[in-house]
Amino acid sequence: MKVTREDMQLYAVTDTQWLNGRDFYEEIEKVLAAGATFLQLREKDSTHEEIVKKALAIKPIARRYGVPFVIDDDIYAALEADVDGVHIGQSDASYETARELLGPDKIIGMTVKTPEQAANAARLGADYVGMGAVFHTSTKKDAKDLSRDNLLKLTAMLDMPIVAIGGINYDNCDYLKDTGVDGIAVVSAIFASDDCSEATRKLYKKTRKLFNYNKNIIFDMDGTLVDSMPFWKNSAREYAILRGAKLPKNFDEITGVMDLSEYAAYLQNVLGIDTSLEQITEAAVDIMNKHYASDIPAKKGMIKLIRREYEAGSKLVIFSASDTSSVEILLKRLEIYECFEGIYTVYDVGIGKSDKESYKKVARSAGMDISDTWVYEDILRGVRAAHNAGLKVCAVYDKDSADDWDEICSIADKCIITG
Ligand SMILES: Cc1ncc(COP(=O)(O)OP(=O)(O)O)c(N)n1
Ligand SMILES: Cc1nc(C(=O)O)sc1CCOP(=O)(O)O
Ligand SMILES: [Mg+2]
Repeated sequence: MKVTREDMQLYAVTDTQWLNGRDFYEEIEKVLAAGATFLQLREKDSTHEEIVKKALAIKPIARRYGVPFVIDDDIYAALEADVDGVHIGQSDASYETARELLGPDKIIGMTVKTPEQAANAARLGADYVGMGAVFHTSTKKDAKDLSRDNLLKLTAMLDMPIVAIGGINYDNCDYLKDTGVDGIAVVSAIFASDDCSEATRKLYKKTRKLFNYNKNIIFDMDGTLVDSMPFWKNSAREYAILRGAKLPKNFDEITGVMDLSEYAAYLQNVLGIDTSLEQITEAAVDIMNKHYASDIPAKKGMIKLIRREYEAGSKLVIFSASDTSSVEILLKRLEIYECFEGIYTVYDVGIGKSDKESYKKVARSAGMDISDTWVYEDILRGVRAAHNAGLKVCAVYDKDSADDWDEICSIADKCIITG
């Protein structure tokens, strides 16, 4: 797992001392759900054993949100807990020791405060650097302030993800605009707040604009935004049985990833049913629209994610294998209709999701630049095609594609697991 500049946007660093009795793991979950893009476990009063224990508990939470998770200082804890990496400063283990211990794939972030340290981090190939303290901070008593001039000198020397740290909060972070840093790392601005969710959400929105992370998102609906696959399976079965088909044992498996035109061809050519795409579409849309209007549940966290992206200024569209009327009914019921600028379906695009041209066509029609566009998708062939089209892909776990999950994650840029 390697680091991008975008990962640096809002880097959350833990510190239990700020929590005032609030539950550590619950607060971390809230912070990730509200948009933190990177997480560091930094617990100066914990023993090695306690750090490993905490890291093991945080790891699945960070995985669910697809957020890189590193440990401060303790390279052996990073190894034992098998987290994504470590952050080391000048008085910690050396980069060489950390790399040797953790291997080539783990993230190693370094603190940089002088031109010599910057040159060293570049030469060694650090995955990102942290620079500070840009403002005075009471979180780290021994942190020396870094002047703006020195910050500019350091960022000019480096071509790698850079995060600023030290005393940064919602009101003063504008100071970092056009300084060459890619984001902010904060402890107290998030964890000292009585409402970590709200503090993170506000910082996420502000830093998105500050660091110019314009985002376009092409969202799949079934299996990604909503847990509708079981409903589709039932209606596919219902229709085939109604038309007198004898179903093979693996009917669900075969039809589970089909769009309606593929399903029609399958019924006609393989099961010998005298039907047409029009008849199937009409019947399926009828059955499914009743469910979209009433009981198909949103996947956990998805409404929050969509609202967060919309409020942060992302441009969102749906690209679905369902009918436009179904998409409209669902988005209205979930009260997120206004978050989407457009609805595209494989039928009006005229190309299925296995073909990368379908995603390119949607991006073009929506006025989205391929390099700024993310695709949220749950099925392997969609993930593969979107990736091959040059789009960034966030894979969303769906139990129907569980067998493909490892392959999906090997292709996608980010993987999230919703409940
Ligand atoms: C993102 C980030 N940047 C800098 C630091 C500081 O690391 P270090 O200099 O090792 O000081 P301690 O945090 O260990 O006190 C950091 N932790 N994270
Ligand atoms: C962990 C850390 N490193 C710093 C550095 O200058 O390297 S300042 C710092 C503490 C940041 O905490 P807060 O966001 O509460 O100011
Ligand atoms: Mg350190």
